[in-house]
Amino acid sequence: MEGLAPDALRIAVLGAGSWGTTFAKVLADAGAQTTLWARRREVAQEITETHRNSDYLPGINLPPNLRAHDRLERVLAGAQQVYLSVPSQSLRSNLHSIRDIVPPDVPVVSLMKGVERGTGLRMSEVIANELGIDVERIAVVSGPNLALEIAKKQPTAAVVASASHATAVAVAQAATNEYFRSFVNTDVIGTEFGGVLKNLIAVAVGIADGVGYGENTKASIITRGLVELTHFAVAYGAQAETMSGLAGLGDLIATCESKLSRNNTAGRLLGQGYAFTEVIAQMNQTAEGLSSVGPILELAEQRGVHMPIVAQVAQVLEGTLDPRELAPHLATDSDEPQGE
Ligand SMILES: NC(=O)C1=CN([C@@H]2O[C@H](COP(=O)(O)OP(=O)(O)OC[C@H]3O[C@@H](n4cnc5c(N)ncnc54)[C@H](O)[C@@H]3O)[C@@H](O)[C@H]2O)C=CC1
Ligand SMILES: O=C(CO)COP(=O)(O)O
Repeated sequence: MEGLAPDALRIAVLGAGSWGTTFAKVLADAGAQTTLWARRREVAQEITETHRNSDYLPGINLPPNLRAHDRLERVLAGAQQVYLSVPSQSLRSNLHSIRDIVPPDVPVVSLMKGVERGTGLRMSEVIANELGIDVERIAVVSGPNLALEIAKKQPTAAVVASASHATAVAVAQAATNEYFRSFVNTDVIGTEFGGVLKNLIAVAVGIADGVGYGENTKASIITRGLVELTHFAVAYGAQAETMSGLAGLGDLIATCESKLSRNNTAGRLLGQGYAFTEVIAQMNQTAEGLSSVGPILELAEQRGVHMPIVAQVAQVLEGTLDPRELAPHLATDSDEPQGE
């Protein structure tokens, strides 16, 4: 491609929704020759020919070194890094399709923030499982990363985690440019669970917002939510510090405060009185929290972690709790005062 360094990294990104496209833009703006896989041919054509993805990133111009294709073989051929950004519940079936064509030895990176229903596995675990690759080749990216803001080049930070520091560094180098800065750590569990759990707290905050409660209520949910997500993640082997970093508190703030967040929006609709099925019908993008709530509560129960806010989100989704009742019970189901 014109204007690119001859040794430019060749990168494949699978999933041309709002985050896959935005992350592909980050990588391309950092200098990589980036190819996106879009399921629909017309989306791939629009990206390559007009440098737009109008369904997901209206008004955003994509760089010329970002192209798209609807054939996985074409996208993956010669890739030196592979990024995955499909809805979490579809990851396993997508991995089946690429199992034999992912180039050997290259890093495989999850951009997703969900857990698999049925197994409760994190996305990096599903990748290791399905591709049968060494965990040292796998990385995950998380942080306060609302796609549309990044697509507009607003300054943003993220964290790349891998069991291998060298893999995390290689991915972070590829994903750093003048508006996007990637930090590294080796706490894959904490980094992934931070991204999953903040979605559930964002649904809770959205519910409070939809009901009409103000900033005290939302700040109470965010703060107690951080306690909940930290207890959960630590019980599964995460480092507590990760939860006060970009992938924990950072993402919690961004997602709970932004009207761009799909999880927050879904919560707001529930708080306004829409039933779960009506909310699903209104959402035209992925709100991962709605699928993660069940598996997260099962995992919490297995390790004896108490998650009152997440449990009440589940009850609102089931229609067994009036949204107005969520916040009054946010700390505990006992009348006894408890330590903060
Ligand atoms: N949008 C955002 O701001 C951010 C999203 N994420 C995460 O990125 C992941 C992807 O989300 P988005 O791109 O935002 O969702 P999206 O709803 O914008 O796009 C989803 C994409 O996946 C495709 N898709 C749907 N079903 C599929 C299937 N069965 N197989 C293959 N492709 C399928 C859609 O056609 C679309 O291209 C999620 O896990 C989300 O939590 C993470 C950080 C930021
Ligand atoms: O993960 C995100 C921000 O970091 C995007 O949040 P939503 O999926 O709720 O839009």
